[in-house]
Amino acid sequence: MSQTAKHSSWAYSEDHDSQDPLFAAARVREAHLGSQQVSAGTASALSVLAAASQARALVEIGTGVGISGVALLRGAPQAAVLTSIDSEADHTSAAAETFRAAGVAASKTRLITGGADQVLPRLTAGGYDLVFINSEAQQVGAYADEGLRLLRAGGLLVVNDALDSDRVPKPAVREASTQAMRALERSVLEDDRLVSALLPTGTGLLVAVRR
Ligand SMILES: C[S@@+](CC[C@H](N)C(=O)[O-])C[C@H]1O[C@@H](n2cnc3c(N)ncnc32)[C@H](O)[C@@H]1O
Repeated sequence: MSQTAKHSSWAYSEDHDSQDPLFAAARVREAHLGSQQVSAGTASALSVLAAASQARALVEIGTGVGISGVALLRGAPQAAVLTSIDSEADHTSAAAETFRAAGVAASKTRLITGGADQVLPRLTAGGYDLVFINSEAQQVGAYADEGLRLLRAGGLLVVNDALDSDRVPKPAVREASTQAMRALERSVLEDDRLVSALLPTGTGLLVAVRR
């Protein structure tokens, strides 16, 4: 397949479920806060991953305006609870608004304002079915280690922006964020506990199941 055809297919897939009015409203909040939410394609993929894994206890690092959180809860079973962490209080408030607008009951989310490095060590080891990481790339390795500690056997680790805005495949790019994503991909591949895939959805989704 030519590069142009591949690009069209990718763009078409990204629009698979992009008509949701929730996105438009959240994009306004996003523009005010300077936070970048997941793409429509990534949101669909998150819903499917949460549904397929039947995740009841979920952790998210990087709540942002709440789009990824809504997507995860849409796919997850009725009884699911999402623990979502963000260091910025105004992002947590914007996300609470997005959850309300999406009809998510307050009891289904535990929104924590704080640095992930402080909060993650306080969460129960082996107590979670799915961990989604969507915050600063330089810390992704440390957060993935913590995420694996939190996952039960069969649990799912999902990392957004795993292609670092399309920089990962370009060998000449040596940005710290790019290097961090490459190192994470390598360590996931070398970890015998994990079965993984790197999906080109959105800005790249690294998905790994803990055996
Ligand atoms: C790309 S945005 C998340 C977008 C969100 N997942 C969505 O789809 O709406 C990244 C978020 O990570 C948060 N963040 C950055 N560093 C953090 C840290 N050390 N601990 C927790 N959150 C952090 C930022 O405040 C920002 O809201």
